[in-house]
Amino acid sequence: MLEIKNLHATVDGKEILKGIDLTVEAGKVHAIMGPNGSGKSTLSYVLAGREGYEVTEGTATFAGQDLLAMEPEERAAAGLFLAFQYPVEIPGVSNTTFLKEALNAVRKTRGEGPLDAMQFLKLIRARAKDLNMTEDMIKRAVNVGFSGGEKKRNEALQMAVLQPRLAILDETDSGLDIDALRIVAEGVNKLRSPDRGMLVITHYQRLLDYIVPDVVHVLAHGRIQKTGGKELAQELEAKGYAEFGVNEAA
Ligand SMILES: Nc1ncnc2c1ncn2[C@@H]1O[C@H](COP(=O)(O)OP(=O)(O)OP(=O)(O)O)[C@@H](O)[C@H]1O
Repeated sequence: MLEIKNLHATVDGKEILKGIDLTVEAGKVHAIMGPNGSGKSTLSYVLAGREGYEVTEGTATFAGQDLLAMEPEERAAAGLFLAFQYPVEIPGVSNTTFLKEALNAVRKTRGEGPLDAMQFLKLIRARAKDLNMTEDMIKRAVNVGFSGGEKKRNEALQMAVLQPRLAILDETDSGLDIDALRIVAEGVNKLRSPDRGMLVITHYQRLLDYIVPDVVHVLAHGRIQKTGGKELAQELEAKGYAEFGVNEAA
Protein backbone atom coordinates (compact mmCIF):
# COMPACT_ATOMS: atom_id res chain seq x y z
CA MET A 1 0.00 0.00 0.00
CA LEU A 2 2.64 2.53 1.12
CA GLU A 3 6.35 1.87 0.88
CA ILE A 4 8.83 4.50 2.00
CA LYS A 5 12.54 3.96 1.52
CA ASN A 6 15.40 6.08 2.83
CA LEU A 7 13.28 9.24 2.71
CA HIS A 8 15.12 12.48 3.39
CA ALA A 9 13.35 15.83 3.37
CA THR A 10 14.19 19.43 4.16
CA VAL A 11 12.13 22.42 5.23
CA ASP A 12 13.65 25.86 4.63
CA GLY A 13 16.98 24.15 3.93
CA LYS A 14 16.98 22.27 7.25
CA GLU A 15 17.02 18.48 7.03
CA ILE A 16 14.13 17.12 9.13
CA LEU A 17 13.64 13.61 7.76
CA LYS A 18 16.93 11.74 7.73
CA GLY A 19 16.25 8.37 6.12
CA ILE A 20 12.76 7.05 6.89
CA ASP A 21 12.00 3.43 6.03
CA LEU A 22 8.37 2.46 6.53
CA THR A 23 5.91 0.04 4.92
CA VAL A 24 2.17 0.19 5.64
CA GLU A 25 0.30 -2.85 4.36
CA ALA A 26 -3.37 -2.89 3.37
CA GLY A 27 -5.56 -3.89 6.31
CA LYS A 28 -3.03 -2.69 8.90
CA VAL A 29 -3.00 0.21 11.31
CA HIS A 30 0.48 1.58 11.96
CA ALA A 31 1.08 4.13 14.70
CA ILE A 32 3.94 6.61 14.78
CA MET A 33 4.89 8.02 18.14
CA GLY A 34 7.77 10.31 18.99
CA PRO A 35 8.83 13.40 20.87
CA ASN A 36 8.00 16.98 19.85
CA GLY A 37 9.90 18.13 16.81
CA SER A 38 10.96 14.65 15.71
CA GLY A 39 9.46 15.03 12.22
CA LYS A 40 6.07 13.32 12.52
CA SER A 41 4.04 16.12 10.93
CA THR A 42 6.80 16.70 8.38
CA LEU A 43 6.45 13.09 7.26
CA SER A 44 2.68 13.42 6.82
CA TYR A 45 3.08 16.71 4.91
CA VAL A 46 5.72 15.22 2.62
CA LEU A 47 3.39 12.29 1.86
CA ALA A 48 0.49 14.65 1.13
CA GLY A 49 2.69 16.81 -1.11
CA ARG A 50 2.58 20.05 0.84
CA GLU A 51 4.45 22.98 -0.66
CA GLY A 52 7.75 23.92 0.97
CA TYR A 53 8.73 20.36 1.90
CA GLU A 54 11.56 19.22 -0.33
CA VAL A 55 12.45 15.57 -0.75
CA THR A 56 16.22 15.32 -1.21
CA GLU A 57 16.66 11.54 -1.26
CA GLY A 58 14.66 8.31 -1.18
CA THR A 59 11.37 7.03 -2.56
CA ALA A 60 7.71 6.62 -1.61
CA THR A 61 5.31 4.44 -3.56
CA PHE A 62 1.58 4.32 -2.98
CA ALA A 63 -0.41 1.43 -4.44
CA GLY A 64 2.44 0.82 -6.87
CA GLN A 65 2.66 4.45 -8.07
CA ASP A 66 5.51 6.89 -7.48
CA LEU A 67 3.82 9.05 -4.86
CA LEU A 68 6.45 11.78 -4.90
CA ALA A 69 5.94 12.39 -8.63
CA MET A 70 2.21 13.04 -8.15
CA GLU A 71 0.54 16.42 -7.56
CA PRO A 72 -1.21 16.76 -4.17
CA GLU A 73 -4.66 16.53 -5.81
CA GLU A 74 -3.60 13.40 -7.72
CA ARG A 75 -2.54 11.84 -4.42
CA ALA A 76 -5.92 12.65 -2.90
CA ALA A 77 -7.78 11.36 -5.96
CA ALA A 78 -5.77 8.13 -5.77
CA GLY A 79 -7.10 7.62 -2.25
CA LEU A 80 -4.59 9.23 0.09
CA PHE A 81 -6.16 11.21 2.91
CA LEU A 82 -4.46 13.34 5.52
CA ALA A 83 -6.35 14.43 8.64
CA PHE A 84 -4.46 17.53 9.68
CA GLN A 85 -3.06 18.34 13.09
CA TYR A 86 -4.36 21.87 12.50
CA PRO A 87 -7.41 21.64 10.21
CA VAL A 88 -7.77 24.65 7.93
CA GLU A 89 -10.81 26.90 7.82
CA ILE A 90 -12.41 27.58 4.43
CA PRO A 91 -14.70 30.61 4.75
CA GLY A 92 -17.59 30.79 2.28
CA VAL A 93 -17.56 27.08 1.40
CA SER A 94 -20.01 24.86 3.25
CA ASN A 95 -18.97 21.48 4.56
CA THR A 96 -21.59 19.86 2.36
CA THR A 97 -20.45 21.56 -0.86
CA PHE A 98 -16.78 20.94 -0.08
CA LEU A 99 -17.23 17.25 0.63
CA LYS A 100 -19.58 16.66 -2.30
CA GLU A 101 -17.01 18.13 -4.71
CA ALA A 102 -14.18 16.18 -3.08
CA LEU A 103 -16.08 12.89 -3.14
CA ASN A 104 -17.19 13.30 -6.73
CA ALA A 105 -13.59 14.06 -7.78
CA VAL A 106 -12.44 10.84 -6.09
CA ARG A 107 -15.34 8.87 -7.64
CA LYS A 108 -14.37 10.18 -11.08
CA THR A 109 -10.83 8.84 -10.64
CA ARG A 110 -12.30 5.47 -9.65
CA GLY A 111 -14.41 5.50 -12.83
CA GLU A 112 -17.66 6.00 -10.88
CA GLY A 113 -20.39 8.52 -11.70
CA PRO A 114 -21.05 11.56 -9.46
CA LEU A 115 -23.58 11.45 -6.62
CA ASP A 116 -26.43 13.95 -7.01
CA ALA A 117 -27.37 16.41 -4.26
CA MET A 118 -29.98 14.13 -2.66
CA GLN A 119 -27.80 11.02 -2.68
CA PHE A 120 -24.92 13.00 -1.21
CA LEU A 121 -27.06 14.58 1.51
CA LYS A 122 -28.28 11.16 2.59
CA LEU A 123 -24.69 9.92 2.81
CA ILE A 124 -23.26 12.88 4.71
CA ARG A 125 -26.18 12.91 7.18
CA ALA A 126 -25.65 9.24 7.99
CA ARG A 127 -21.90 9.68 8.47
CA ALA A 128 -22.36 12.86 10.56
CA LYS A 129 -24.83 11.03 12.80
CA ASP A 130 -22.24 8.33 13.49
CA LEU A 131 -19.90 11.06 14.74
CA ASN A 132 -22.57 12.86 16.81
CA MET A 133 -22.36 15.93 14.55
CA THR A 134 -25.38 18.18 14.16
CA GLU A 135 -27.10 19.12 10.90
CA ASP A 136 -25.97 22.69 11.59
CA MET A 137 -22.30 21.64 11.57
CA ILE A 138 -22.47 20.01 8.15
CA LYS A 139 -24.08 23.13 6.68
CA ARG A 140 -21.58 25.58 8.14
CA ALA A 141 -18.47 26.81 6.29
CA VAL A 142 -15.62 24.28 6.58
CA ASN A 143 -14.19 24.49 10.11
CA VAL A 144 -15.05 28.21 10.46
CA GLY A 145 -15.73 28.92 14.13
CA PHE A 146 -15.49 25.22 14.99
CA SER A 147 -13.91 24.40 18.34
CA GLY A 148 -10.66 22.40 18.30
CA GLY A 149 -12.54 19.18 19.01
CA GLU A 150 -15.24 19.92 16.43
CA LYS A 151 -12.55 20.42 13.79
CA LYS A 152 -11.12 16.99 14.58
CA ARG A 153 -14.59 15.46 14.30
CA ASN A 154 -14.95 17.19 10.97
CA GLU A 155 -11.72 15.56 9.80
CA ALA A 156 -13.17 12.20 10.80
CA LEU A 157 -16.34 13.06 8.85
CA GLN A 158 -14.29 13.86 5.74
CA MET A 159 -12.53 10.54 6.06
CA ALA A 160 -15.79 8.64 6.55
CA VAL A 161 -17.27 10.24 3.43
CA LEU A 162 -14.20 9.93 1.22
CA GLN A 163 -13.34 6.34 2.28
CA PRO A 164 -9.62 6.68 1.44
CA ARG A 165 -7.31 3.75 0.67
CA LEU A 166 -4.68 5.14 2.99
CA ALA A 167 -5.60 7.45 5.86
CA ILE A 168 -2.96 9.41 7.73
CA LEU A 169 -4.19 10.89 10.99
CA ASP A 170 -1.88 13.54 12.40
CA GLU A 171 -2.57 13.99 16.10
CA THR A 172 -6.28 13.59 15.67
CA ASP A 173 -6.56 13.15 19.43
CA SER A 174 -5.32 16.64 20.34
CA GLY A 175 -8.15 18.93 21.40
CA LEU A 176 -10.66 16.13 21.85
CA ASP A 177 -12.39 15.58 25.17
CA ILE A 178 -12.73 12.01 26.35
CA ASP A 179 -16.20 11.43 24.84
CA ALA A 180 -15.25 12.97 21.50
CA LEU A 181 -12.06 10.91 21.48
CA ARG A 182 -14.10 7.74 21.82
CA ILE A 183 -16.56 8.78 19.12
CA VAL A 184 -13.83 9.76 16.66
CA ALA A 185 -11.90 6.56 17.42
CA GLU A 186 -15.06 4.52 16.80
CA GLY A 187 -15.43 6.35 13.49
CA VAL A 188 -11.86 5.45 12.59
CA ASN A 189 -12.34 1.83 13.68
CA LYS A 190 -15.39 1.54 11.44
CA LEU A 191 -13.10 2.38 8.54
CA ARG A 192 -10.68 -0.43 9.32
CA SER A 193 -10.86 -2.84 6.42
CA PRO A 194 -8.67 -5.40 4.66
CA ASP A 195 -8.11 -3.05 1.72
CA ARG A 196 -7.35 0.11 3.69
CA GLY A 197 -4.13 1.11 5.41
CA MET A 198 -3.85 3.63 8.25
CA LEU A 199 -1.03 5.64 9.72
CA VAL A 200 -1.91 7.15 13.09
CA ILE A 201 0.45 9.80 14.43
CA THR A 202 0.08 10.50 18.11
CA HIS A 203 1.97 11.60 21.21
CA TYR A 204 -0.03 9.63 23.69
CA GLN A 205 -0.94 6.04 24.18
CA ARG A 206 -4.50 7.09 25.10
CA LEU A 207 -5.68 7.23 21.49
CA LEU A 208 -4.16 3.81 20.90
CA ASP A 209 -6.33 2.34 23.66
CA TYR A 210 -9.23 3.02 21.32
CA ILE A 211 -7.59 2.59 17.92
CA VAL A 212 -5.48 -0.47 18.63
CA PRO A 213 -2.54 -0.48 16.20
CA ASP A 214 -1.01 -3.53 14.59
CA VAL A 215 2.45 -1.95 14.52
CA VAL A 216 4.01 0.92 16.50
CA HIS A 217 7.05 2.92 15.36
CA VAL A 218 9.11 5.44 17.28
CA LEU A 219 10.26 8.41 15.22
CA ALA A 220 13.07 10.46 16.71
CA HIS A 221 15.78 12.60 15.13
CA GLY A 222 14.14 12.21 11.73
CA ARG A 223 14.36 8.42 11.60
CA ILE A 224 12.36 5.40 12.72
CA GLN A 225 14.34 4.29 15.77
CA LYS A 226 12.28 1.34 16.95
CA THR A 227 9.36 -0.78 15.71
CA GLY A 228 7.19 -3.14 17.73
CA GLY A 229 3.67 -4.28 18.51
CA LYS A 230 0.99 -2.40 20.45
CA GLU A 231 2.84 -3.07 23.71
CA LEU A 232 5.59 -0.66 22.53
CA ALA A 233 3.10 2.22 22.98
CA GLN A 234 2.53 1.20 26.61
CA GLU A 235 6.26 0.94 27.17
CA LEU A 236 6.75 4.47 25.82
CA GLU A 237 3.95 5.81 28.00
CA ALA A 238 5.71 4.39 31.04
CA LYS A 239 9.31 5.24 30.15
CA GLY A 240 9.04 8.31 27.90
CA TYR A 241 11.40 8.94 25.03
CA ALA A 242 14.59 9.27 27.09
CA GLU A 243 16.24 6.22 25.53
CA PHE A 244 16.01 7.92 22.13
CA GLY A 245 17.70 11.11 23.35
CA VAL A 246 16.26 14.60 23.20
CA ASN A 247 15.61 16.15 19.80
CA GLU A 248 17.83 19.11 18.97
CA ALA A 249 14.76 21.24 18.35
CA ALA A 250 12.73 20.10 21.35
N1 LIG B 1 9.32 26.09 8.09
C1 LIG B 1 10.21 25.56 8.91
N2 LIG B 1 11.43 26.10 9.07
C2 LIG B 1 12.33 25.55 9.91
N3 LIG B 1 12.10 24.47 10.65
C3 LIG B 1 10.92 23.89 10.55
C4 LIG B 1 9.90 24.39 9.67
N4 LIG B 1 8.81 23.59 9.77
C5 LIG B 1 9.14 22.63 10.67
N5 LIG B 1 10.39 22.83 11.13
C6 LIG B 1 11.08 22.04 12.16
O1 LIG B 1 11.03 20.68 11.81
C7 LIG B 1 11.06 19.89 13.01
C8 LIG B 1 10.01 18.80 12.90
O2 LIG B 1 8.72 19.38 12.97
P1 LIG B 1 7.42 18.48 12.94
O3 LIG B 1 6.25 19.40 13.00
O4 LIG B 1 7.50 17.53 11.82
O5 LIG B 1 7.55 17.69 14.30
P2 LIG B 1 6.53 16.77 15.06
O6 LIG B 1 7.25 15.49 15.36
O7 LIG B 1 5.25 16.66 14.31
O8 LIG B 1 6.34 17.60 16.38
P3 LIG B 1 5.09 17.78 17.37
O9 LIG B 1 4.97 16.47 18.07
O10 LIG B 1 5.57 18.86 18.30
O11 LIG B 1 3.89 18.16 16.56
C9 LIG B 1 10.89 20.87 14.15
O12 LIG B 1 12.14 21.06 14.75
C10 LIG B 1 10.40 22.12 13.49
O13 LIG B 1 10.80 23.28 14.19
